[in-house]
Amino acid sequence: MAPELTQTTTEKSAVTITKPSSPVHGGRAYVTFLAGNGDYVKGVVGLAKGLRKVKSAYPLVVAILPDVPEEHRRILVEQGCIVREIEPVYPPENQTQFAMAYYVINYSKLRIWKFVEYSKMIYLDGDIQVYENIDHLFDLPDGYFYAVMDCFCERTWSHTPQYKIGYCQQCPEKVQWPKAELGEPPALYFNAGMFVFEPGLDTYEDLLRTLKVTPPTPFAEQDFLNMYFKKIYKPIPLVYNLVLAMLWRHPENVELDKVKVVHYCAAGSKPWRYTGKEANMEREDIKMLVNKWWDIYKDDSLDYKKSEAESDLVNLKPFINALTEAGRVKYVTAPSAA
Ligand SMILES: O=c1ccn([C@@H]2O[C@H](COP(=O)(O)OP(=O)(O)O)[C@@H](O)[C@H]2O)c(=O)[nH]1
Ligand SMILES: OC[C@H]1O[C@H](O[C@@H]2[C@@H](O)[C@H](O)[C@@H](O)[C@H](O)[C@@H]2O)[C@H](O)[C@@H](O)[C@H]1O
Ligand SMILES: [Mn+2]
Repeated sequence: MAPELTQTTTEKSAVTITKPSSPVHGGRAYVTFLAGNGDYVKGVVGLAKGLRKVKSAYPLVVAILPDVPEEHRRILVEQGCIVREIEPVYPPENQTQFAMAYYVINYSKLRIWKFVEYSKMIYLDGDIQVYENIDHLFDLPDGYFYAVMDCFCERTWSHTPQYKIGYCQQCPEKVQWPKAELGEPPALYFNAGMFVFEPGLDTYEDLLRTLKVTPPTPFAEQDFLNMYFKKIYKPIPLVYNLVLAMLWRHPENVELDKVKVVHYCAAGSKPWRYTGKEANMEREDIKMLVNKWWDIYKDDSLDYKKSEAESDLVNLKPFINALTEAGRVKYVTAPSAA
């Protein structure tokens, strides 16, 4: 991504514009979400470097809430991210106990459907790392919502009937769903830390309209997205979003050496906060995965390079020439933020 270009017009007003999603990306981008002034920014930097390491052809857009400090925004731009500020989205007034109190801010993820300069996006939580190139997911047929199935076995699910009877969609044959007492089994349910979707204003407006009349539930926007996209949801293999709890809840479903994307969502598994004290965090596979995340985070060779910025600028040349020929603007590149 080119650094921000500063446009000076004859009217003396300087307007800063950031590079539009250049055609070289074919209207495709990865997108993540960042809120607050805490340490999730480390997760996003790690993700940006991980995508670079696997040579992804597409940029990383970061949808940030207004409370993300300037310093964190600078760090993300320096790592080649396209930083887009979004307004928070709050669910209707409710007495709901969210599985985690902070989940209430996660409804703001819904703003990414408004990024219509992109035709296809892959959303990744900031606590996700991509260890193998997954660009091919952008070629999945349009018209569906792709994500990996979640697991119902962690305590975070203790409020649900499936948890109470020991049923999980990851092993539906283990505990039969009692249709007579509980009716139909729950529809296939995805983890909302990673999904392939198509932005669109109609969908965006309908999502927000529907949210206004939907009572919030413990898994916040994840429950809401599962309900909303139920008819077009298509499960994709677990290698695209390993929810860490699968390692101890359904090891028979996991081939760790084939996993492309790891989701550090289990309690205590956020690499940048890892202490090894919480349940399951002393496991050798967890320690290996946390170290693997740190290897990328600490690898300076994966930092965004000026040369990449310049090569991006080259992609902008036709755009700059056209505007310069129009005699309306003189473009100078902004001094690097570094
Ligand atoms: O204080 C916070 C909490 C959450 N997030 C973002 O919201 C996502 C969802 O939260 P989290 O991953 O903690 O949920 P989990 O997958 O662990 O349930 C994170 O990955 C971040 O991208 C954030 O930026 N700041
Ligand atoms: O706001 C709700 C969140 O719900 C999901 O996290 C949960 C879910 O995966 C449970 O199944 C696990 O048990 C739990 O650990 C994990 O935190 C998404 O990862 C996150 O992006 C976000 O949507
Ligand atoms: Mn997560």
